[in-house]
Amino acid sequence: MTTLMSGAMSIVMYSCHNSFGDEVKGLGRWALGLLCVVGAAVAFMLRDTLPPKVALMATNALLFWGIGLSMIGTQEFFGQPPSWRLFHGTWLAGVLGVGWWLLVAPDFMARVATFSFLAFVFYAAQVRLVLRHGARHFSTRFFGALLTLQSAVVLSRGCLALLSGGASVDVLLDSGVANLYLAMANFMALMLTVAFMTMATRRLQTVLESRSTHDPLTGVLNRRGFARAYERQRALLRRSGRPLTLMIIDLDHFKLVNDKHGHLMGDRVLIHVARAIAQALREIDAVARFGGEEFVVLLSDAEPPSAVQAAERIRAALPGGPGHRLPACTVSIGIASHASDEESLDGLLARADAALYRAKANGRDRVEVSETPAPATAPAPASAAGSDNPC
Ligand SMILES: Nc1nc2c(ncn2[C@@H]2O[C@H](COP(=O)(O)OP(=O)(O)OP(=O)(O)O)[C@@H](O)[C@H]2O)c(=O)[nH]1
Repeated sequence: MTTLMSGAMSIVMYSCHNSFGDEVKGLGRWALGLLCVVGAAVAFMLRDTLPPKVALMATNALLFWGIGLSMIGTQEFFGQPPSWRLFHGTWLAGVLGVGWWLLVAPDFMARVATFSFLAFVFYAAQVRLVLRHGARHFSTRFFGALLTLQSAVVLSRGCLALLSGGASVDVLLDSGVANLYLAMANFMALMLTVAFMTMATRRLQTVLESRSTHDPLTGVLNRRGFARAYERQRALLRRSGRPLTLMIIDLDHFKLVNDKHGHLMGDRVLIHVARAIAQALREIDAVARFGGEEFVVLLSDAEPPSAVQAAERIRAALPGGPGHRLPACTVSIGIASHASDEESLDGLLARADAALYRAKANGRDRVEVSETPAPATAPAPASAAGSDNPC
């Protein structure tokens, strides 16, 4: 049953790997590892059909592969470089050790100890990963707890084999300890797979949430994500009466960049601009792409004069000048601050858009501020004379 279930879980993991392999790493290795465990079980079942020593060697080699691949999968999941040296070294030591105690100097006790201690290396490496890189979440703690238990089980089996002799841990003999080990080994193989899938599902949930609120090209927020960020900031600032300012940034003549340099270069310009905008702002501010070549920025607790300063920082960080690997680029920016508590996001956007329209009409490559009746609003400082620099 465990073999069948492991085979089924391998298919589930492989299918997840096919759909979300880029976002959730390690699933492919785990799927392959489970297949090896299934292969090991099949080889063990064939020990009466095949020459027994061949079947036992195949069982051990496949089991080492399976457990080792799960370690590599867990490393990839946590974004760590796979330890192929540890994998190959442990596998080779395991196969040589088991081969020696099986073929050259038959000793069941030494074989069990070799297998158990080397399997412990693979499990303990994963416990270390969870402790170092695991998120504080139920799924990770569950996986970590199972790995710790499994490490303890294989370690104690190895010690028991050394201390009490091979018969005490021979899974083919009807002893209490052997039965307990067999039950644990079967159960844990499944539970570890389920626990890893639980972590993978949690990671996937985070990825999907991020996809629904972020722009895939530039990585900044999309309209939906921006609306959420706005609601959060609005609720915070409403209580303190602090101002909220919005900025619409539109690239000038962006169509020319696409026409002259190609769509791919246009995309690279958009990515650069998004990064330049984010770097010119504080952590608390929100940046979004509202489609095409238009970005929207929410400046928390900022009056229009500081928004103008931020706008100038953004303009200064745009690609341009000789030697730059991207085409020169300018932006027009419209700024508006909340006029009153009653003003909606749509109202604020409409006023910032009107200011942007003015910036475009006045020659582009400039900043315009919406005239707000609020006393804090500074006069609209326009930037230096606009150029019609194509971007
Ligand atoms: N490369 C690239 N281009 C895009 C993307 N989205 C929209 N565009 C292009 O952006 C250009 C927008 O052109 P327009 O609306 O005429 O604006 P513009 O040329 O910037 O002119 P002004 O805004 O008036 O200065 C079009 O050529 C679109 O194809 C995108 O994701 N990638």
